[in-house]
Amino acid sequence: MSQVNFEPRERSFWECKGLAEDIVTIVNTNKLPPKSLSPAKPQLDSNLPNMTITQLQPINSVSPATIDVSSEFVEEHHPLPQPPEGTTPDESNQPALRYDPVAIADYYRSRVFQVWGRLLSIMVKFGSFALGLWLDGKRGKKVKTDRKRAIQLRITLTELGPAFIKVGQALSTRPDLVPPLYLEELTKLQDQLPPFPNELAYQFIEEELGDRPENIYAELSPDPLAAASLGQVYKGKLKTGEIVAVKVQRPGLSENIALDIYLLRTLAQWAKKTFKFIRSDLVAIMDEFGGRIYEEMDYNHEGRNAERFRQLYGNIQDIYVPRIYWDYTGRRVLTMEWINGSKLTNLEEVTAQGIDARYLIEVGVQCSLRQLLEHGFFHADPHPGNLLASPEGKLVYLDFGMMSEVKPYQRYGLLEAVVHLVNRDFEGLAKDYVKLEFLTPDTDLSPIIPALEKVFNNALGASVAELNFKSITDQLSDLMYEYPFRVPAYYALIIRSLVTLEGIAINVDPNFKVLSKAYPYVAKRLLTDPSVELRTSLKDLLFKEGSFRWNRLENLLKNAQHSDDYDINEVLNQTLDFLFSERGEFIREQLANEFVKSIDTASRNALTKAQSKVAEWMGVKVASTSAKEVKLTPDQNNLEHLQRIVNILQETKGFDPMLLVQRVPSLIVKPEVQHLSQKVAGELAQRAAARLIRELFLSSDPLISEDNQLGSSIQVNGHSANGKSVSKQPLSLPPSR
Ligand SMILES: Nc1ncnc2c1ncn2[C@@H]1O[C@H](COP(=O)(O)OP(=O)(O)OP(=O)(O)O)[C@@H](O)[C@H]1O
Repeated sequence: MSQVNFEPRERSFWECKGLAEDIVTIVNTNKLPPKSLSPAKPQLDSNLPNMTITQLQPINSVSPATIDVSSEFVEEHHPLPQPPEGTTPDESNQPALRYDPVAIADYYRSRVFQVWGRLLSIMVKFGSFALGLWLDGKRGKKVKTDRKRAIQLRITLTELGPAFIKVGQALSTRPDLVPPLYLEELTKLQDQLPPFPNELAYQFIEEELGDRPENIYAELSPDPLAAASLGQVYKGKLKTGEIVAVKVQRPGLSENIALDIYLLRTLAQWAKKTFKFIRSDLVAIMDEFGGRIYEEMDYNHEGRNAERFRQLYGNIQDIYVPRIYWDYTGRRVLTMEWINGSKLTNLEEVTAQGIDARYLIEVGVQCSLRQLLEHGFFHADPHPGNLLASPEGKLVYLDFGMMSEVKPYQRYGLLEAVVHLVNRDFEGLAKDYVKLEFLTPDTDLSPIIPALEKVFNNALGASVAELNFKSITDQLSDLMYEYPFRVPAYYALIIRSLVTLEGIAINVDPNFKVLSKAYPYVAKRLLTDPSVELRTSLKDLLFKEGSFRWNRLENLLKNAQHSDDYDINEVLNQTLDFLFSERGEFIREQLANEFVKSIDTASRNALTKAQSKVAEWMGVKVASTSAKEVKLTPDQNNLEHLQRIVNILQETKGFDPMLLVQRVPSLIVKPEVQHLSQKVAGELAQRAAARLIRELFLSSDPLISEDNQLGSSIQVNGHSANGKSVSKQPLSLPPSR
């Protein structure tokens, strides 16, 4: 990087006037000097290795080269709209942006010409799209040209500007509103867009930061290195030496967006009133969208989001979040630490640096799970431009403009839904949809449960390893048309985030399945989270109609082993605390019953063996019935399960049995423990006495007859002792690593 310093200098009134005139000319006429003067195209890749940072151009001599660069780019791509005529690009004095649909409506009600002018240009563009669609239908070519039309829609939205690009991005997450082919095209709207002239960017820097860029930064790249929907990014250097990214907002953004949101919201109101088949609340969706986009237009807000994200997730192993330089940040200018990185999707570049892209995807999935299910503060736009692999092998998150929140009850609802899905409990899943506001509480779930079973059985195949968000979303969209599902706005952003992440993952490894990586985390949360919601889920998962499902516990413990920050000793401590608390009474009773059965069976077997040994030793022939070992179905054999669980614990990283031993003295004095041991001892004694009486007076084959009595009430792992299946087995999960 060249080291050229800016020389601060005074500016005359005429220089300022010259700049203002230049800006007005550019904004109003969009007349740009001829293409032949253009020496180069702007580099839109933020990761160019040989980029130079050079001195800024004098502000009043708008360089033809600089402008023509944009012109060439604009001609090749689809031009973004310029600020509306008559509006000045000076927005510096505006207060912090807050979305207020009523104030926006009041403002535009008296600006009839402006509103109609914009409406007309939107109608012409959408009109030609609709006409094409209609002609396709007439000519019977609809299916053939569907993709072409989807592409046309994407281009139309790009041409119409940021608000429409964002609407397209938001629609790309709405399987209840948009057919799959269009969904696919709309997700491409995160592509790089034409930049705006440097001079405007310099002016905004001055207005926001109170001085000319050359007085603020030691260096700045001559052109933006990236241009996205709301802003463009320069590489620079602070006078203190730090290399920074300077993101400057597009001109006329708030004006453009406010007018477009006003129009779209009015349209949504009309459509909702006119078309009865529209179930989703379009106006609420528009308001949700308006709120987010307004937040995104305030870079102070983005800076705060970045800091919160860094604080919550920056300490996860191999995650990195750039720092914000607040002294150089304002509403329309954001200065943050520059990240030298490669897009995760640029596999060649990533691999050439010796970085394992697959590992970084796993890191990203773990980070997403914590965002969505732990803290609820999540990055709603993790597209490939915003996820970089750093040369140190870390996953770097960028662009914190569009963040969203998942409320605690939604987080628990989502965790429970994953548990129900993995265990094929579709009744539970249908209830989760009510809890998560996809269905209203008065919905009749009876036809929905088998429909869900059909969809997920198709999508899941034999195991969760087959699961893929996109296929589930596609399959669910049919269901959503058929039954009264509405996708709540918060969930649309979650799905967008996950589908985007999965897309990146599949690009890196076509066999990557996000959900099989997610279950270890869910298992860990189920075992470690002390919240009432997850304790109830755990109970529902482990007990069915009074019987303990050992294989589910084994499955959970095995999966949780693969979660990074899983602390088995903490799990055991928590389990003991919970078990011997008031809330654990139900489970305590159940476990006591299981223990009685197990100990009783084991002691009978031991007794029988001892009997025959003694008899053998004494040379006495023992009757075959009394020598018979108790025959147990595999599901009944709780001791075997216990043994397997002990094995899993021993294999688990960090397991220390001595910690358990240390807890014994404090546990033994607890009234709950004493009550439990009395209960176990009492029940064992009762059984032994009953057996003795039967053996002496009643049955010729007491063990077997008693066993049948016991077996009739035992249902373990989804099977009753008589072999009848009472519930399905959970899905098998392959070890994640
Ligand atoms: N700190 C940084 N270091 C290096 N490059 C960066 C940095 N911040 C942003 N970029 C580059 O600039 C691009 C655009 O930035 P960003 O995504 O923040 O803009 P945006 O207008 O908010 O985009 P979007 O359309 O996704 O909302 C990024 O994709 C990345 O390539």
